[in-house]
Amino acid sequence: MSMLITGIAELVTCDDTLEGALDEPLHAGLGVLRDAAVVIGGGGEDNAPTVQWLGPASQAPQADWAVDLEGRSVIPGLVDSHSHLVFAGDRSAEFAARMSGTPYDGGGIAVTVEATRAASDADLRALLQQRVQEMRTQGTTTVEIKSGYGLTVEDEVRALRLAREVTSEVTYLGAHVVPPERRDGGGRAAYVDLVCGEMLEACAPHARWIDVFCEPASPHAFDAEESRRILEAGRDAGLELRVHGNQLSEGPGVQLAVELDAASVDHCTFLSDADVEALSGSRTVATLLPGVEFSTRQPYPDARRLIDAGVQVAIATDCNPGTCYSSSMPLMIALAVRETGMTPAEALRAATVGAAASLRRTDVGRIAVGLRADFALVDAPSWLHIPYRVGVPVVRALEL
Ligand SMILES: N=CN[C@@H](CCC(=O)O)C(=O)O
Ligand SMILES: [Zn+2]
Repeated sequence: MSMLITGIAELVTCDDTLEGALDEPLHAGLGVLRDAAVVIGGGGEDNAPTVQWLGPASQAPQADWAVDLEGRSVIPGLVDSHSHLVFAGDRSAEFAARMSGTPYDGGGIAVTVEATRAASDADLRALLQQRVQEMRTQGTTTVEIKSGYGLTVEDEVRALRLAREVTSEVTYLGAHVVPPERRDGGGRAAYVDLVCGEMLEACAPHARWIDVFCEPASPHAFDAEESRRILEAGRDAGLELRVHGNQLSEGPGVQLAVELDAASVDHCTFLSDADVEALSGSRTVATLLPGVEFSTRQPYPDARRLIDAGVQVAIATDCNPGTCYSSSMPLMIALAVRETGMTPAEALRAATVGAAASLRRTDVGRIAVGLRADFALVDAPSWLHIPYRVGVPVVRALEL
């Protein structure tokens, strides 16, 4: 069975080589077709519908049945390449304190660790599913999810197993912080041993990625030497690498990520010229998380500087109970435009193909013949309404 989708005011493919795409700077790099149509049909992976044809509506072929979107727009499903969705508990008071000037240092993570350890599997699963659903209703169809609020072998494995139920992009983050019960004496070194040893062995089968919070400015996170050890152990266990780096200060995270060919270094709030130069000559994507700066009152990262230097950028929510409890990619697009110096087109690319690249994926974040029909619907005549109508729920995953 094939389905013809018509009435598409703007079809954003994110294919910058697409023939017939609008040739206007406003839409640069987005491969936008106006008054477009798409034909989808079964036969993809898991029998999911794939794109069989796309082009101007006036040239659309016949299909078994048709759907008219009545002047709405279609974009690739948004890709949220950085989230921490497996948690319990509440830290809204910490947010309020930050709004009055208390700085963020990672210390609140322990509060979530305690609440998460105490939660039942059923409660954690329900919270996770609710958050993933919240993302879908805002246009996100691919999500990466980290562990990191368990910090014992059993609790980390449990978080990864739960995450695996809702996504294939699962990240082992035993190296989120040193847990409170291990902070004294030689506990810190012993915890790094655990993260690289028994915990890694138990977690690796349930994850694709390993991540580390590399931030010497936080007494709770990991320095360059510890981070290198953790990432190398993960790589030896068959995991691919991601890094939380340069969130609170100009630290070693970016250089380490580039040196180890990590797929992504995330935050990139404080960067030296050497960091930008290293990123520009690398395959490592700089993932910006502007919701974190919104929720911590830190300065926003400078996307313009990175893009002008030729660095590939992504944006993601970092949805977590501490630094950004927002699951909204449309909000991140708006913040990236308003606060980090991206054009609207650059921000939408960063939330789709850019974020897909940070997961080393080329099968999502684009709309093209042969790819899975992974779309989000914009309830507006132009995709530009995503940042333009900030705070208004104009984007949702298109259920086919
Ligand atoms: N920085 C480390 N991890 C999260 C914050 C987690 C928390 O505070 O609970 C982040 O990406 O910002
Ligand atoms: Zn994070």
